[in-house]
Amino acid sequence: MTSLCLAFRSFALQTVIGAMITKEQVLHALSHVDDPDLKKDLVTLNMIKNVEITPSKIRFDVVLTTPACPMKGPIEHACRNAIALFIDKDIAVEINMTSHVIGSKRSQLSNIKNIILVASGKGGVGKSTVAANLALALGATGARTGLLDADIYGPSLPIMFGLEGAHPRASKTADGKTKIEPIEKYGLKLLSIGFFTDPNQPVPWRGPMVSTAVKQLFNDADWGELDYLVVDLPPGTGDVHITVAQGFPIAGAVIVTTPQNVALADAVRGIGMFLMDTINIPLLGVVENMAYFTPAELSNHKYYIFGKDGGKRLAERFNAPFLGEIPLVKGISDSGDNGLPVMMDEDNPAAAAFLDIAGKVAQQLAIAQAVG
Ligand SMILES: Nc1ncnc2c1ncn2[C@@H]1O[C@H](COP(=O)(O)OP(=O)(O)OP(=O)(O)O)[C@@H](O)[C@H]1O
Repeated sequence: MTSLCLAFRSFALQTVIGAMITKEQVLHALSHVDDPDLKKDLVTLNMIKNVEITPSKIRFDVVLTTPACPMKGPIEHACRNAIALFIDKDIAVEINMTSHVIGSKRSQLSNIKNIILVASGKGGVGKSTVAANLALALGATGARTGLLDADIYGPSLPIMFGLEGAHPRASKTADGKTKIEPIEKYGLKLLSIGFFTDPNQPVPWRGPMVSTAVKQLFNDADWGELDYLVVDLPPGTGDVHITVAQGFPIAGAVIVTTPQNVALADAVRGIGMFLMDTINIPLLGVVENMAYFTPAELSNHKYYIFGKDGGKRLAERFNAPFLGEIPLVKGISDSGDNGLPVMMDEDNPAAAAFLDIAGKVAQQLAIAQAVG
């Protein structure tokens, strides 16, 4: 993670005792606080809004680029320090930390600001588990989030969210078009290819069918306004990947792997596809799932039963961020099977790991958009 670099550049200390504080003084003080990721100060970034000053109090909004910003606390703290240092250490300061998610510059779908792909080279590494819990973690921060399960070979969203047998309704939009209504659960908008197929009948998907079905999940659904749409892709590289990557404005991809060499080798191929010139999707980072095992009775011990740091090395090889490790925990598979993803159990340590990963993903998107 980018280290915190809150720069107090010029120390022209102004103590304004007795005089009415002006908006310019507040902005001057806050211009000494940098956003550690975007490497510019909050005033230049136009993140300070609604400054109000009374004789006893200064209040203002700090508009972050995402509600999932992991730097929220440190930025607020730095703003308070800047007011104390440059204006008055005794004045009350009220800061409203809010956010406005910036849409990916690639996004032409004005209603979906950021489409995030979750992919893996190998099957069974926990890609759907990560996609579901990443979406829930983004949603938990207050971001409007959807999850699209485009894993045509093994859609798992219906089981993971306790929605087996559910059928999304069709409804007419204001402009008279018929749209599929995503199902809402745990604060997310959800659609799965599994809602439209019979789980007992294997579907022999062929290229054009795949492409049509996947496009419909994007185009013919009434997603409403979303900050993030997380897309769970099938494992490997195939028709769904090509359809999604070339047909839609993707903000970035998250790669899920386990530490074993076989999974890592497949992940390399998966990443290679996203980086191809004809696809060219930014890599937001690598998540290492089932990274270690911690027995309940030895909660301080981590057993790296499948090898150590494979995901980290993979990230380094592609100069991509390492987003985090998820432990191998029975609770994760139990919760996935029971329709209550582990993010819904805030006491489970894996939930904290997913929140941390969501913050890093949102951070990477904000950086990518700022850099352009
Ligand atoms: N960290 C974990 N700890 C314990 N069980 C896990 C963990 N991650 C995933 N699982 C379990 O492993 C199984 C496979 O996970 P999941 O379906 O998410 O993998 P996948 O990569 O999406 O698979 P597929 O190749 O079918 O798309 C599931 O039963 C899931 O609950």
